[in-house]
Amino acid sequence: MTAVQENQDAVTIDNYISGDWRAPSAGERMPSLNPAKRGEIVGMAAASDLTDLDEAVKAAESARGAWRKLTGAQRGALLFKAADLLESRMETVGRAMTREMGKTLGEAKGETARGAAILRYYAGEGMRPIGDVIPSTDAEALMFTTRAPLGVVGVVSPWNFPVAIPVWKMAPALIYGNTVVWKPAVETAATAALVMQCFHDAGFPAGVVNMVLGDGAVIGQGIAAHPGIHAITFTGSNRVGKQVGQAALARGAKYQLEMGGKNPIIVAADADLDLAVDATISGGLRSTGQKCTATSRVIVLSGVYETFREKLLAKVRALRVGDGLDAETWLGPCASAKQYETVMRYINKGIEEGAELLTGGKQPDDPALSEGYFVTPAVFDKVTPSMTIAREEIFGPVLALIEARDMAEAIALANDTEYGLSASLYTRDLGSALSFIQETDAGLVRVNAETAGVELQAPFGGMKGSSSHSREQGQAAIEFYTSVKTVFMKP
Ligand SMILES: NC(=O)C1=CN([C@@H]2O[C@H](COP(=O)(O)OP(=O)(O)OC[C@H]3O[C@@H](n4cnc5c(N)ncnc54)[C@H](O)[C@@H]3O)[C@@H](O)[C@H]2O)C=CC1
Ligand SMILES: O=C(O)CCC(=O)C(=O)O
Repeated sequence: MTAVQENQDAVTIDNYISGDWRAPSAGERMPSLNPAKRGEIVGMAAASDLTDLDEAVKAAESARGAWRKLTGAQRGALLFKAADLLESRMETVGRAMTREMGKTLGEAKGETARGAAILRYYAGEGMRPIGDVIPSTDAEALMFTTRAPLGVVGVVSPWNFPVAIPVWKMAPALIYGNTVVWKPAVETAATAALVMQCFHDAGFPAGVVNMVLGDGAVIGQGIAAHPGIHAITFTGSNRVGKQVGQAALARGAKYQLEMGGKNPIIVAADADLDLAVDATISGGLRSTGQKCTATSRVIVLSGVYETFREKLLAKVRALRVGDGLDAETWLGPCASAKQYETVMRYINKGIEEGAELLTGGKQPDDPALSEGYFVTPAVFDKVTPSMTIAREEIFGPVLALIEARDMAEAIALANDTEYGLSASLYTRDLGSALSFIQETDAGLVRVNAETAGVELQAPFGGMKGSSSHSREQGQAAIEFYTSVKTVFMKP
């Protein structure tokens, strides 16, 4: 049975436990809504309780013995199949994503293709080395490291990358021999079910991968606290991430948190300003600014400040806001009423604290858009480092321009934040680039490239308050999803 029928009516989205789609035990449902059309229900998702979670954990526990005994190549073959299925369903998955969280169809399909590429990357990991031989001081001994899976991994994922984020968590968990209980964000439950269907159709054995939908405070917190879950990987807000980390730590479970950002782009006086403008717009406003890697502070050197600002404004004003399913749209709506309210609160706060709103920050005039959570892209001038819009993650289409006298001040401003996820510099000067690389407190440091857009084969994660100091993706994932065993063997 498929979980989601592709039509314009609301679909019913069940849990996926032990290889079956199952209605929640209490029969409760919660809606996933279209942010471009207030009131349009995309799906009615299971509002599960802890009984459902227990069933999923039991299924994952009973599947894990056989799953870990398969070879990496056997597990990889299933991931390759899931990748092919996801790729072949790109249009359906992309449309569900756009209808549920608003990003443009082009971005949604691109993310689905990225999901397939991530699955293939980790499928290949099944055939790559997992340890080292280390010379022993005993001439008769063989000493080496190998790796063991952790057991049942809980995945708690957000709505902003509803395919890429859960896939970059589940694929490495699975290839290294763990089983999975996944709680997607309810905002993107229909998209999640389509991803899950790919795993089902690929032929994963029952119980290896399970999905439980529901309220974050019930199922997300339930995963963090569940004694049958050996490790938790989370992406979302700092507030919830801290709770998840504390619950996991309290019972000795391994955890990994990927949280917010307040990412700067520095535009040096010698930068190619046109490229820097494009990177600011793409990094700051794509996906309506709803990326943890989104550019939100634009730090511009005094010599080029006015020129850069005018070039930026001309292009931002020309961006077309609309329904992500409309091919002409560049910028979709905020993902939900809650996100819209948060963004408008920050815009008002910016004005109250004395920043100058140069453009945007309003509902679009087009009456056809009055039914969605649309905000025109906002650019603030005269932002000082102590203002709220320069300090807190907004997660919306808002850029804050900050002027710096020289490169040393620009780097100091870039580092003046509790976050440390991504930072970018536009310059032609090698010396400035090297100082920036060395002195910036961020997990992703990008020169002449935008702050967003991570590559799946490279480590991803933040410094300071942006993460639990661990890294996801690429080869780095093996550190979280496995435990090292040092083996000493003598005849
Ligand atoms: N780093 C990132 O990529 C993301 C950052 N955010 C930030 O968080 C803000 C709020 O967005 P939300 O969707 O409310 O994020 P959130 O942190 O509440 O949600 C992320 C995930 O955690 C779950 N969750 C919620 N409460 C939980 C709890 N008590 N225990 C365990 N899991 C729980 C949610 O159901 C979802 O699956 C955004 O405005 C943005 O600033 C949100 C989503 C992604
Ligand atoms: O920039 C990207 O591609 C990834 C962003 C991300 O991981 C996030 O927003 O959670």
